[in-house]
Amino acid sequence: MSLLVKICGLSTRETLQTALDAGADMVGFVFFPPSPRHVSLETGRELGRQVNSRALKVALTVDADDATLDNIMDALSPDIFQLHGHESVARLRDIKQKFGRPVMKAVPVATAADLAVLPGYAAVADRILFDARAPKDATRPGGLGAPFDWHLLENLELDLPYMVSGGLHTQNLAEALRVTRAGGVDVSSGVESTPGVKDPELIKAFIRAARATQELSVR
Ligand SMILES: O=C(O)c1ccccc1N[C@@H]1O[C@H](COP(=O)(O)O)[C@@H](O)[C@H]1O
Repeated sequence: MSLLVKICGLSTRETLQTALDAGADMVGFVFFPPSPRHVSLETGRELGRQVNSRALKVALTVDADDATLDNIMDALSPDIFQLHGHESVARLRDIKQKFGRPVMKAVPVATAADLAVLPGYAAVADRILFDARAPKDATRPGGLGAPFDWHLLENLELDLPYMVSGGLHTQNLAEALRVTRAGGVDVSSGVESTPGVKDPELIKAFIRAARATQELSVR
């Protein structure tokens, strides 16, 4: 199975093009106004057209209501929703039914106790994204460039594809994959020069490094 590489928080035509040309499997667009990577619906529409089926379009939302998801559907027509808030299992089911798109649920991880939610989500989600739990006073629940203890996933048994994120970069992604056996990696801060500003060279280097470690992936 080949490793999925997702570049998240793309907000310009140039950096999106770099990610597509470098072979990203998934490109993520953040629809969350407090984020430095937030894109308007109009920008989402324009970038979505540019993707032109070369990668899966991921719409990242945080506890978004139906009206917001409706607008994102109209503008971006995402291939998958990344739900990065406190969405319940029932809300996941509701979103899948109403919008007819697969969902990837972000699960914040700081301790082993955080994995207790997995059976519930695994029954409904199409994919799980393990991300570092944000500090209580953080302005956003992700995209902070902080890793979690990957060893918490060492003995994970999950009958669902999963990805890992949180503070990944070219230097640590091989170790993250070795420990977690994740089927995909997701990065935002690690390919930026400053929060919200993607660096084309870092995007290319990250995707190259991910492809080089591809054989470690099992899920
Ligand atoms: O990127 C954001 O600003 C963001 C906002 C709200 C929720 C999630 C967000 N980003 C996601 O967080 C992880 C980890 O990112 P990083 O590599 O540590 O910066 C990743 O899935 C981003 O898509």
